[in-house]
Amino acid sequence: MSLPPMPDQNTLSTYTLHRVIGRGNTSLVRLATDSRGQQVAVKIPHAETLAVQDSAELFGNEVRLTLQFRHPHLVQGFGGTPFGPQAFLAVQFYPGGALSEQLQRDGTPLSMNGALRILADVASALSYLHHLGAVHQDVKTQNVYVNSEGRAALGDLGNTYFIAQGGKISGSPYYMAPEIYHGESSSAASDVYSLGILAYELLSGERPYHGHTYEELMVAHLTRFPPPLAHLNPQVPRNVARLAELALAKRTGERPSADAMRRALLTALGETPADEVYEAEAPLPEAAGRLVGRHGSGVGRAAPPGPASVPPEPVREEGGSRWNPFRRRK
Ligand SMILES: Nc1ncnc2c1ncn2[C@@H]1O[C@H](COP(=O)(O)OP(=O)(O)OP(=O)(O)O)[C@@H](O)[C@H]1O
Repeated sequence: MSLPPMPDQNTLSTYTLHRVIGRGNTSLVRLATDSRGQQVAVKIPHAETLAVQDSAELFGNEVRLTLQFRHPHLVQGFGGTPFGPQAFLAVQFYPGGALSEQLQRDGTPLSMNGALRILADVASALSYLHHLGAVHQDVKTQNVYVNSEGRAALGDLGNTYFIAQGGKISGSPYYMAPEIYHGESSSAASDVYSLGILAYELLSGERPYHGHTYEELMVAHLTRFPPPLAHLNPQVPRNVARLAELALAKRTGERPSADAMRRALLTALGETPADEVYEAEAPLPEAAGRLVGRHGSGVGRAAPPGPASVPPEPVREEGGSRWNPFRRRK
C-alpha cells in the first residue's frame, strides 16, 4: 500500500512542491510549480482527513467540483486526485492568501470600489453555481481570494452540492442563514444570505451579528436585525445597501437573487451589467457524476495562465455522525 505524501516530499504527480503557504482543517497547502514552471497552490489532505470517511469525501468533492466548474470568479483548478493516499488538488495561486488574511494583515478597510468589486465578483460566481442548480454553502472571507488587480474568486467547494442530488447541510455560523439554523436544507437563497453578511462586513468593516458561542450566534441570526448599512457607512450606494439588507431577510422568499445583487453592484461601480454567458460545457449534475467515474482517480485541466481579528469560525456539518458545530474551524 502506498503512503500519503510526506510533509517533506518534493514532487506530487507532475508538480514540484515548495514551501508551505497555508494550513487548514482539511489540508496542508504548498506552493508548487507545474511542468511548465508556472506557480500553483497544491492542497494536500492531512492524514487525519483521509482517515475519516466524511472528511475524505468532502475533500474528494472539492477536487471533483473544482476541476469541473469553470468560471472567472471561482478559484481555478488545474489537476488533482480526489481519493486515495496520493489525493491532492492543484489550484490557482494567490500570493496574498485568503481575503480574511489580507484584511487582517493590512489592518485598513477596503476602498468602497474595492469592496464593491469583490462583492460583484463573488455574486457572479454564485449566479453561475445557482444557474447550474448548485449551492456553495460556505461563502465567507476565508474562502475568497483576491488577485493583484483586486478581482476576486470564490474557493473551497468542499461543501458545494447540486440540489437535485442532495448533500450535507453545512455552513459557518457567522454567515449561516436562519433556515440552516432551523435545520432546513440550504438553497441558493442561503448563499445569498451569506453574501449579504459578506457585504455588511466589507462595506461597514464589521459583521452584522456577533457571538462567542454557536447559541449566541443562532439567537442573533434568528431574532435580530442589523442597523441600516447607510448608518454604518453613508458612502454605500443606496441600491447596494437596500439589496444587502434584503439579502439578510429572515424569510428566503424575500431575498434577492445572486444575479440581482451582481447587477446592483456593477451598476454601483458605474458599469452596465450584461447577462452572464456560461460555457456550453458547464457541468450538470449527471455530467458531474459521469466525469468522476470516467476519470477514476486523477483528473486534470489546462495549465494555469500564470501566477496570479476574527474569532474562531465554527462550522455546522450535518449527517451521519454527531454534529459538532465548532469542530472544524480556523
Ligand atoms: N489558492 C491559494 N493561494 C494562496 N494561498 C492559499 C490558496 N489556497 C489556500 N491557501 C492558503 O492556505 C490556507 C488554508 O487553505 P484552506 O482554508 O483552503 O484549507 P482547507 O484545510 O482546505 O480548508 P478548511 O480549513 O476550510 O477545511 C488558507 O488560509 C491560505 O492561507
